[in-house]
Amino acid sequence: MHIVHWLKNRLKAHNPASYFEKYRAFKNLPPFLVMIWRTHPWMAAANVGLRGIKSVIPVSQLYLGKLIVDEVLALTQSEGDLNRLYLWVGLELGITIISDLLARLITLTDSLLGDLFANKTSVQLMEHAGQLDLDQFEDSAFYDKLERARRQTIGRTMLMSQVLSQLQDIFTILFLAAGLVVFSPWLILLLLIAVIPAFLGETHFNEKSYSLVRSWTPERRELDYLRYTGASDETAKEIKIFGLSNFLIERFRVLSDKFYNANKAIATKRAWWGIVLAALGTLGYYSAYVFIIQQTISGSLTLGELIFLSTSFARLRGLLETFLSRFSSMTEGALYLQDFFEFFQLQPRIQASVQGIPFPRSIKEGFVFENVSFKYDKVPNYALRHLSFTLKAGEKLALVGENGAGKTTLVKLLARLYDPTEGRILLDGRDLREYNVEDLRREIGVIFQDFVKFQLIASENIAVGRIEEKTQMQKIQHSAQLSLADQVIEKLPQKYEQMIGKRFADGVDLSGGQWQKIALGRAYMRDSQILILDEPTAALDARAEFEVFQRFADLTKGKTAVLISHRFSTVRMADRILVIENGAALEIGSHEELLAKDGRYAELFHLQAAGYR
Ligand SMILES: Nc1ncnc2c1ncn2[C@@H]1O[C@H](COP(=O)(O)OP(=O)(O)OP(=O)(O)O)[C@@H](O)[C@H]1O
Repeated sequence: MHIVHWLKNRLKAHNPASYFEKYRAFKNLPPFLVMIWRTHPWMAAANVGLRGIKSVIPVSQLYLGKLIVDEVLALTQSEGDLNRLYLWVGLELGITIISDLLARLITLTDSLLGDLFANKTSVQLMEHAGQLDLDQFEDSAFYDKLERARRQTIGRTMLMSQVLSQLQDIFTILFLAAGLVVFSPWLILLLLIAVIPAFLGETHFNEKSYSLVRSWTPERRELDYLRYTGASDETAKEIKIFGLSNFLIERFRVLSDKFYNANKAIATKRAWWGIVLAALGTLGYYSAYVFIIQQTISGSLTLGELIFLSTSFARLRGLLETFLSRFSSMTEGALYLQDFFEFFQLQPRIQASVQGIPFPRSIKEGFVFENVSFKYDKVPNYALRHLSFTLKAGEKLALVGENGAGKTTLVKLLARLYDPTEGRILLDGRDLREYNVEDLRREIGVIFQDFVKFQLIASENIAVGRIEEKTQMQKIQHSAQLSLADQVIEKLPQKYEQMIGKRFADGVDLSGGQWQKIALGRAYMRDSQILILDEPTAALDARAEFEVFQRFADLTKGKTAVLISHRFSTVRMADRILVIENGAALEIGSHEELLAKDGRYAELFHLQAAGYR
């Protein structure tokens, strides 16, 4: 029952693309063509040129066929010229060889251009995604758009070939049609009657399946998620222990069946209509054929012309059908382009502009939070409320508070991953928003509680703290020593060259604490003016924690540091402690001052201390 209810909710939000939207999508084709051109102008020009030549070939071949038949017929009646016949045959042979050559060259330039284009657009997508704000990634509508834009890399390459083939076919059709018109203009009309119904059918069903696929983006994302969660190295442990396999499979089965059924209905209808409309086309072809035969019998057409016309007609019909159905699938491709271009139109609000003032090379006064409030998008409650405090230059400040109090949020504001909803943060007397954000981020090092376990080799995993220095092995090793990561790395079969994580061949996974030592190494590597450590020792054993603390003074020497921890042994290392409760500042002061005050800090401290007694 639950699953049915859950599915109903999912189906509610579907919003099929309207016809209007569909044809409007064609406006994306010109910029798309420009993008292809820019990928590699020479290759694009060669491709178009080759296709242009190839488009004349069918009509030439057919016409030569007519000349050959008529010449043979004349020869049987002792009127023809044998030399001329062999000239025609030789010409046809030559054209056929050239045609094969052109086809190969077109396929080659198509695939090379396609690969270049796919690579270039993937890079552009990644570059643009890298500029966007954190909250944009947290928005599910945005995520769907990104997902669609990303998935369509192959689709875009296909669309490229389609557009180019379409141009080529237009010329082939025009040449063939010109041949038909010369001999029998009425055939053109018959041809259109035979082909247009099939085109309308194609367009209609293409639109339907696109709407379906598009409106199912969130579900397909969920299907991917279920497929991944059901069978991955990261989840296998808990899936087994909790016996979740069947639960996930059932969820997947119900959702995928629903999609299959919706798709099946369209596919079946499409097949039936396809049969009927194709029969109509065949009927049109045979009417034309009978007409041509009659004309030949009555003597208005030669046998060569009969063959020329009937083959031209059949070729034209085939070409037109491909042209029209390609046209409707291009419409679909153009709609996907819409997602692609829309994604590029998204602009970050926190601009990484060069206009901002440079970050102070050495911070003079420090940070001042002035009545700062912050609310996450689509969440009713404020995560931070009227927060005011100072973080002096060179000071080590610890943040203490219960789960969900707002500690991590505060850090994200400091690093300008978000901007305050109300109030402002000053650095040396100026609003943080006035500084060049790239400059600011360069001077801040944050090691988050949920730091990323990159599937990279050990040295790179530490170097992510300052990736420009990924080849500075001495600095990497020094950082590893200070964070105790060197002890972990020394035990790895390939030491600093060892691939970490299970995803790739020969990868070795680490324990939680071992990973944390690697992450801490990044903080040493970062070597920035401001250092923020969110639960830096949570996963460390007692000895490692003790050793890390001994080095802590070293790590934060001359730096402004923020330390988030639930362990009071860690918190004590700070100069001052800020206690946050429900997003507001409750107390601030040194360990001794706060104990003397006997407020919340003292209460929490004694609570934890009691646990150790
Ligand atoms: N990306 C987000 N979108 C919406 N709400 C969020 C997001 N991140 C955090 N929150 C909410 O903001 C509040 C503060 O969260 P925050 O992560 O800052 O707490 P914290 O003090 O670091 O907690 P913890 O000690 O558990 O790490 C919480 O109520 C949380 O649910």
